[in-house]
Amino acid sequence: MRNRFGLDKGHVQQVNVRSGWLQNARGAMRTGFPKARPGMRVGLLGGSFDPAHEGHAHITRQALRRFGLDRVWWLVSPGNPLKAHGPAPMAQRLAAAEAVMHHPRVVITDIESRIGTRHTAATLARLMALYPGVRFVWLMGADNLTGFHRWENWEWILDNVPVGILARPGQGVAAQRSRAAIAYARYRLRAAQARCLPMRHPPAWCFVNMPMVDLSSSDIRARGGW
Ligand SMILES: Nc1ncnc2c1ncn2[C@@H]1O[C@H](COP(=O)(O)OP(=O)(O)OP(=O)(O)O)[C@@H](O)[C@H]1O
Ligand SMILES: O=C(O)c1ccc[n+]([C@@H]2O[C@H](COP(=O)([O-])O)[C@@H](O)[C@H]2O)c1
Repeated sequence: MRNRFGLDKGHVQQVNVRSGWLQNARGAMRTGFPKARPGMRVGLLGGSFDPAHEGHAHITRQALRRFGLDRVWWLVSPGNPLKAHGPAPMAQRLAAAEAVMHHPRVVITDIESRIGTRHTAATLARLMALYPGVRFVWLMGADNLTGFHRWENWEWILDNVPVGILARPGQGVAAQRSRAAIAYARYRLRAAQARCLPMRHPPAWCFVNMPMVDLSSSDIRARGGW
C-alpha cells in the first residue's frame, strides 16, 4: 500500500535527519518530517489535540525546561485507538495546534499519519528506527498514566523509552496508584532528577509537579468552542 508520498510502507528505510529527506528503496523524496540530529533530546507529546489548548502549550514549556529537552514534537494523532469517536479532520487540528503553540523548539507534526501508525508503541519503534541516535522521551499528562496499562504493548513502551509525566488537575493520586506506576515503581526518578531523564537507559520515568492549567479539549467541545 502506498501513502500520499507514493512510498510503499515496507520500503521506508531512514530519514536523513539533517535534511528531512525520507530515504526509501527507490531513492529519496522530500517530506515534511521533522529534523533531528543524533544526540538531540526530543520529547514526544502525542495527542488528539481536538482541539489544542493552553494546557498543552503549558505542559510543553514545562517539559522543555524540566526534562532539559532540545525539542518537543506534538504528534497530532490520526485517532486515539481507545476512543470510540474519531477526532476532527487532521488539517483542522493541525491549524488549531499551530495557532495555540508558538515556540522555536516545538514542532507540530502529523508524522503518525505519514508513517501509518496509531498505537504509541508502534510509533515509537518506527521513530527510533527512522532517527537513530535521537534520544526520545514520551510525554503525557497524569491522566494517561492512570489508564496506561490498557495501551497496546505498554510495558514495551516503558522498557524502551524514558517517560515524562506532567501533573494534571485532579489526576495525581489515581496516576500514582495506577498499575503502570506500581509495576515500574523502582524505575521512577525523583523530580529533582528530571533533567537526567532523556539520558537514562529505560525503564525510567519521572512525574513532575508544577503549576497546573485546568483546561481540556472535551470541555472546549462541550462548550461548543470547536
Ligand atoms: N491541562 C492539561 N494538563 C496536563 N496535561 C494535559 C492537559 N491537557 C492535555 N494534557 C495531556 O496532553 C496530551 C494530549 O491530550 P489531549 O489531546 O487528549 O487533550 P485533552 O484535553 O486531554 O482531551 P480530551 O478532553 O478530549 O480527552 C495527553 O497526554 C494529556 O494527558
Ligand atoms: O497505543 C495505545 O494503545 C494508545 C492508547 C491510548 C492513547 N494513546 C496515545 O496517547 C496519546 C494521547 O491520546 P489522547 O487522545 O488522550 O490525546 C495519543 O498519542 C494516543 O495515540 C495510545
